[in-house]
Amino acid sequence: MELRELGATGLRVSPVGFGASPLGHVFGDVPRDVARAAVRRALDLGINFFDTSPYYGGTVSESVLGDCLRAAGVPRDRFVVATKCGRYREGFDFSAARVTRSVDESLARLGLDYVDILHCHDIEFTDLDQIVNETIPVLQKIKESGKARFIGITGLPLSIYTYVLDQVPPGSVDVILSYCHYGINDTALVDLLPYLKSKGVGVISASPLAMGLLTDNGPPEWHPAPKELKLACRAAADHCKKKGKNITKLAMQYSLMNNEISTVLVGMNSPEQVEENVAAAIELSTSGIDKELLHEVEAILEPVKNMTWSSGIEQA
Ligand SMILES: NC(=O)c1ccc[n+]([C@@H]2O[C@H](COP(=O)([O-])OP(=O)(O)OC[C@H]3O[C@@H](n4cnc5c(N)ncnc54)[C@H](O)[C@@H]3O)[C@@H](O)[C@H]2O)c1
Ligand SMILES: [Mg+2]
Repeated sequence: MELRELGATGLRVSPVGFGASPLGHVFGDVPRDVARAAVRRALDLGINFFDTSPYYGGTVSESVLGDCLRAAGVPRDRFVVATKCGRYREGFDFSAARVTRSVDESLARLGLDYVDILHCHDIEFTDLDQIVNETIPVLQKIKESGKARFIGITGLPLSIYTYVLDQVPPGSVDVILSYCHYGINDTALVDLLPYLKSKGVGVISASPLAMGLLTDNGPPEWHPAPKELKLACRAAADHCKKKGKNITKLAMQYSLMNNEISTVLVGMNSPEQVEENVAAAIELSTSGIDKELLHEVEAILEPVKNMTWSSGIEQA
């Protein structure tokens, strides 16, 4: 896979990124040898970007990812690790004190001296002015200390990005991580790309499978989508299956087609999933997407296009 530049960071990341939330058992149990094999296979196939959070599996994802990277035994400069702060199983806390402690805890669990990216995790759940006035400033200090090389913000509503980026000093937020807004059923992120580019902010897009909606197995029980969206995605998956095709491959390829998105984070928990998703990327670059199938699936999803769900607190 050809690497892509991530904003102005100088980091070069694989278009397929390894979402490690499944390693926290959020989509079901993952035996340790399977987790290690998945990470090993990812590195072997050219995936160099790994995303986790203390929130995923209540710190389990970070510990397991750390173990898997150690077991793989690759040099530290060969992979890029992003983790997050401010969101925990116990709740949200974006205070300077908590975030400062958080990065040390994350580094200990990951077994690393530094993370490449430290994101504020799902900032729509706090007063965004706290992010601007308290969290981002303390993250600059963490950056200066060398514990995190770059700073990011994540969350579902796209309005959070302009709100924060319009107020913080240039260069204090290096990347954003948006999810569920760049896939076959929802492309809302596209409207924000020129703005992000003008700010020199790198773009990470997560959940190309809409957190399981665009898979044969369907979404987990906790999936927040409205019923109408779930049913439409089910119909789209069934349509692909009837034609002997795979909705997951199509969805991966769709998300990968936009070069302004540096990396597409897909949640993976087995070497087989890693192989399938990398194969989808390679097939896309050699033979392109199945346009006929894409048009059919887009037609099925048209009534629910860009349908989303609410997330976070109402901002004043
Ligand atoms: N707020 C945030 O910061 C945020 C939000 C969402 C996701 N993320 C990151 O992005 C990653 C990806 O998102 P996600 O995991 O929520 O959703 P996703 O859309 O990547 O879907 C993941 C699901 O798809 C399954 N899957 C993956 N490859 C498959 C394949 N080839 N065939 C069949 N099923 C397959 C996985 O087992 C899992 O059940 C997360 O792990 C996380 O690292 C971050
Ligand atoms: Mg999340």
